[in-house]
Amino acid sequence: MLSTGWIASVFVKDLLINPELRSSSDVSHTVVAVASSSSKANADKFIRETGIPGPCASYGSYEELVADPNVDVVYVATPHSHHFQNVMLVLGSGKHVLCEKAFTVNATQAKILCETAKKKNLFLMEAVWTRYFPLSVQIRELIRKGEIGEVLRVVADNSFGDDVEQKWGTKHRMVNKDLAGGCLLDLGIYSLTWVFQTLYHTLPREQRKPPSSVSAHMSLYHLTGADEATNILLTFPTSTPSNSAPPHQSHAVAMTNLRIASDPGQNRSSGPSIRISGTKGEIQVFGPAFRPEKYKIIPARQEGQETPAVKEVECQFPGNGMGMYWEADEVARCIRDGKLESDTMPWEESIVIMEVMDEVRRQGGLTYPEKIESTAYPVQM
Ligand SMILES: NC(=O)C1=CN([C@@H]2O[C@H](COP(=O)(O)OP(=O)(O)OC[C@H]3O[C@@H](n4cnc5c(N)ncnc54)[C@H](OP(=O)(O)O)[C@@H]3O)[C@@H](O)[C@H]2O)C=CC1
Ligand SMILES: O=C1OC[C@@H](O)[C@H](O)[C@H]1O
Repeated sequence: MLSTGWIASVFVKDLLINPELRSSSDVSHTVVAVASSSSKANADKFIRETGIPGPCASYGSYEELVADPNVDVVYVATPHSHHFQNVMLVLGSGKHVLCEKAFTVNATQAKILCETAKKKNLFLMEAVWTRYFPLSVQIRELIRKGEIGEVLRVVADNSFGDDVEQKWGTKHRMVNKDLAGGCLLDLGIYSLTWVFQTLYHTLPREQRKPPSSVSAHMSLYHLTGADEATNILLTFPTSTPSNSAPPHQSHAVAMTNLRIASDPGQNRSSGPSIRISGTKGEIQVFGPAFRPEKYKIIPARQEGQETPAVKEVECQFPGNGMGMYWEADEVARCIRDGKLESDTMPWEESIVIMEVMDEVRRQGGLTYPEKIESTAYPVQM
């Protein structure tokens, strides 16, 4: 564990849940070391409070962690601003990496990380946990099988509804530009995840094409200049149909907002956060875009036929976990099988999504300090 922040504690608690409860009998996880950049005492406190069973080493620096010979793979859970430097440190020590989203601050940094992992023959993955939910796997499969026909529109929202000044102030990583804050990199990435995992990832690899157009609007937070609202419109070229009919285009809308919420009542009364619309029906996903809870398949009614039955599927979270264990299982399996990247979150796709976010920031006028956009390594942060 590289960092002892909020998500590190959520992730580690999921790691400690018996994998057999989720029918994962082929892999298991052992937390062998925790490092905090602030102090060894902080790492000790994290081990105590999260209930990691011994033996588990504690370190007061990331450098000590990566030198520990018992460590196979490091989970990087620092702010976005630090991912590039931290992942370079881990890869440099010869260890595999699972790095929190957003992968890096920009696409050039992401490319360098992937090239470095390849050169060193190490596994590397952006921790987009939502992709590993059984619900996501099922939805991608339904789309591939043509259950809702040709998908021509995806609308995805991941918005919070916060009193931004009160809740995030100016220093919190959510709004602090020194930590690559803003809703695009933190929350919009999930809206883009839904767009990409439905319109891009469902195609055979050789047919996946980056969006042919990206247009974005951003509103910047008056106290820090980080984005507090971002809306993106994307166009994807679809593959040429086999019957030589002209190819259609698919459109996507990816939204994120700190001041208004996807579910303002926080009572799941707001309808779907994601709508995947195809020529033969629609899949609606309910719950936060990062932790979806349920989906519905709504077949299109055919002329002269009865209203078709809607199918509803709930996501189960075995062992009362958060749902981060599914991505952890993927990491374990990939490393066991000698893979350098996960097929579900391939390097190329992380890079294409970072390129989209670079373009969105360019159009929205959001820049970050030179030091954290830098591709130099090592840089003292
Ligand atoms: N997958 C998911 O659902 C979620 C993912 N995330 C992602 O995880 C990452 C961390 O988020 P979160 O846990 O909420 O953040 P926190 O602020 O809670 O934790 C970040 C940790 O990073 C370490 N750190 C190192 N350098 C700095 C620095 N200069 N400023 C602040 N922290 C520093 C600290 O740990 P230490 O002192 O121990 O070194 C700190 O506790 C982000 O990339 C975020 O996008 C966040 C929430 C949910
Ligand atoms: O990745 C995330 O998902 C869950 C949110 O609560 C968090 O802010 C974000 O970083």
